[in-house]
Amino acid sequence: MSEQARKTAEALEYLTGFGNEHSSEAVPGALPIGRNSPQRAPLGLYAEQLSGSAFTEPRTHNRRSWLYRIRPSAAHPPFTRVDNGALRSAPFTEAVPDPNRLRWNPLPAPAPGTDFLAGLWTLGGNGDVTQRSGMAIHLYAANADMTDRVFSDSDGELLIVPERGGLLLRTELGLLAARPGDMAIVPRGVRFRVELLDADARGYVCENYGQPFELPNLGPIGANGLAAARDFQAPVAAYEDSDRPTEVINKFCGNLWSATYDHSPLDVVAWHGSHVPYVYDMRRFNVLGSISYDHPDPSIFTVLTSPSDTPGLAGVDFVVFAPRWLVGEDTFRPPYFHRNVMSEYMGLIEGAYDAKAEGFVPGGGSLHNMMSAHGPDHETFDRASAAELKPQKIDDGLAFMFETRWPITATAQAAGADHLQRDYDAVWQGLQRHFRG
Ligand SMILES: O=C(O)Cc1cc(O)ccc1O
Ligand SMILES: [Fe+2]
Repeated sequence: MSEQARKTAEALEYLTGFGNEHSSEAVPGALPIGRNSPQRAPLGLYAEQLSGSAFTEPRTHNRRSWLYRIRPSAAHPPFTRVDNGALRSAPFTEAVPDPNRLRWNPLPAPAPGTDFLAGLWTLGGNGDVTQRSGMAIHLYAANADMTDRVFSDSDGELLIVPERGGLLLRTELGLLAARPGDMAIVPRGVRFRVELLDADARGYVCENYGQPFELPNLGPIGANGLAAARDFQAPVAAYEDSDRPTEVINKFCGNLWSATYDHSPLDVVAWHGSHVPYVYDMRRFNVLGSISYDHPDPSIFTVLTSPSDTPGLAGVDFVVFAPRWLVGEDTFRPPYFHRNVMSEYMGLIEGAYDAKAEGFVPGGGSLHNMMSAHGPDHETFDRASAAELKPQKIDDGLAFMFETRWPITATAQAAGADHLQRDYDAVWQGLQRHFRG
């Protein structure tokens, strides 16, 4: 953590809009006009295309950026394998898929000197990295900046949800600050380094192997509502002109590989395109819900979705439970009891969640796998069944969910973790029989 990083984060400027064809130059004249690859790029820069989708994908899904950089990414020695630490990837085969409801306390504090990359710890996931399908859930706990090393993930895009401590993401396309309450996306293959804005940092990561996240369609909701495209903020170009050796750690098909460049690879002076990182303040989410009766399905809280080939069936949805009013008449207002074909991982950024009286804590998480029976805990059920139904503001928490089409298999470290709550089932014990037949 440095005062410099905090000052830098305070002063950041952004480009706005989701999925835009942005362009930005840190030095005037660095972007070629009217073509992508002139015979000689301006200012002696190298032109390089970074493709996040196949060249031929429809425009709505096409993601690529053109980078104008001091040296091309290709100028590097061979990558060699390095230890994967606590990172794991799909297919997840260490443990058998578990139909039980699972809940974890926050990760233990990391050893001194743990940076964001070293602090990543995989909880589980599904799919197959080599098929570009599925997702992984990671947590991170860090207390040091990444110095002289950058990370890039060939296996997927990273959706980062800080729970404690702010992050300064120095990416190839520029800088983003992500603090608790924000979510950030680093697209597949984009190199970045994380500095801490506070003494330590903790949070969640969804590694999306599948199609990049996009805004959900709104259907009958209309042209506005949920997350607004204009609230997504992309960086402006910012580059490092440094000849310090810099290690690039590349996650490729589940393993970490390292090559040391003889310069900083964050040397992009200008760029344009749609394959860009961005940050979104989840408190800007326009929460819609029932103003008559019944508890709506949480798909109404979808911020971003990674579609699959089947319309309406997400590889993974990112859903936020933000402050809102509950006004439903003759309604059991908290989340209902349910069993869901989709698998639900939930995390808590602050405060409390309306389905759980206790035990679901900031930095912790719960996994309700395909078809597992869950819902309000005993205490919540009793309270909500008897509550006077006056308008009620739920404003003491911020929770989120990664909801995915395939069951989530925990890693061995998650299944055997000391911070796994071995008595989680007890929250549903003692629910009384009230049947009057
Ligand atoms: O299980 C959960 O808490 C998530 C959830 C919330 C909700 O409002 C309805 C269904 C659902 O799965
Ligand atoms: Fe659920």
